[in-house]
Amino acid sequence: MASNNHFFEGAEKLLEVWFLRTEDGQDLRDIAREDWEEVLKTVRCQIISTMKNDSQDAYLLSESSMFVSDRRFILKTCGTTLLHNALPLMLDLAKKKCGFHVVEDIFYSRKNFMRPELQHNMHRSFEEEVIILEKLFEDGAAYCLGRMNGDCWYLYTTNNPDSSKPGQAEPDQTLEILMMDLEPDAMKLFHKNSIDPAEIAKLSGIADLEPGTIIDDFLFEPCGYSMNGLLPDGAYMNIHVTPEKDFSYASFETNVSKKSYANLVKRVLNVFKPGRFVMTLFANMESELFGVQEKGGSGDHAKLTSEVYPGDSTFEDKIFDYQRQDWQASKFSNYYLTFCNYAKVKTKPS
Ligand SMILES: C[S@@+](CC[C@H](N)C(=O)[O-])C[C@H]1O[C@@H](n2cnc3c(N)ncnc32)[C@H](O)[C@@H]1O
Repeated sequence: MASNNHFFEGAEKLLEVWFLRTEDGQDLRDIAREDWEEVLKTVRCQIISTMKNDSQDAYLLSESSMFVSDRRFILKTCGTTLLHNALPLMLDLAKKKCGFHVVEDIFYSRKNFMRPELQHNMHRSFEEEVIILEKLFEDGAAYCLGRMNGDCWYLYTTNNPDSSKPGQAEPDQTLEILMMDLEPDAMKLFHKNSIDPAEIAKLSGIADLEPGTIIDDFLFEPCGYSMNGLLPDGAYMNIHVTPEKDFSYASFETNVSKKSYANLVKRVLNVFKPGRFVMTLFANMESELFGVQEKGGSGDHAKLTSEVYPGDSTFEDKIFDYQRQDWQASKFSNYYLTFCNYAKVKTKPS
């Protein structure tokens, strides 16, 4: 049970917005840092540091992360932040500063909160969050996957008929692992103590999750850890850790392209050693997960059967001593989604 004195809601609100590309070379990275700071002020978080490569700008925030690429905007915020406040401002900036008029896809998702009653009104329930989204977008659909009496995961996404058609879009996939009940020994590293913060990524195993990751990380006082990672080819990752024993939580997210995430998932679990976790995988037909598509091929959806559903090899029945509890799959206009949750197998006393 969480302590009444100190509580932090680690579970993030995650927003990903894709704008429809036109021929004018629009780029969301033309939006100035001061403009983003104004947006983030309304969300109630600040920029801690930034890094960039050819494909994207990564902002490490006081409450999680923001990634900006030419036509994709990702904002992930935890605690009691007001993420929905960012949306009208961001849409307005994208239109006025970059000429983006059409949203191709939006994904808003989050795990159920541990203490929803501590959130501000707009985020106290998913229903209230959806009412706000419905005022901004057409053709949205809201879902709840997982257990209504346990861990569940909410998603709001649009079904824009103008979206890139299968075979025309760029490959895209997102893996998220949301972990609870983290092993206290594994959490010791994420407290400010004698360990040099610069060593945490190396000592914890985070630096070795994916070779070639450029890391920007931060250790909070007295505890808590956030990191953004940039990889080649437009790939990113981010990790956020709330190590307090009563409400421990860590999240891992990446869009790195792989045929299977099985080994990466195991490396992540080895770092945090959760008691239970939720895992989601989004992929479009162009993703490497579906194998190489014929050049100019139609991305034939009919080929998609349960045998090749994204994540089959990632979402094994058993991973280490974790047993899969639920498996759910959904199909959207050009994306496929797998949701699973896992819990550590309890050993019966002999
Ligand atoms: C790393 S931040 C980001 C949270 C992230 N979404 C997660 O996965 O838990 C949260 C952790 O840092 C701690 N923390 C300390 N100072 C903080 C601050 N100024 N803002 C946010 N978190 C802070 C919190 O108590 C918590 O353990």
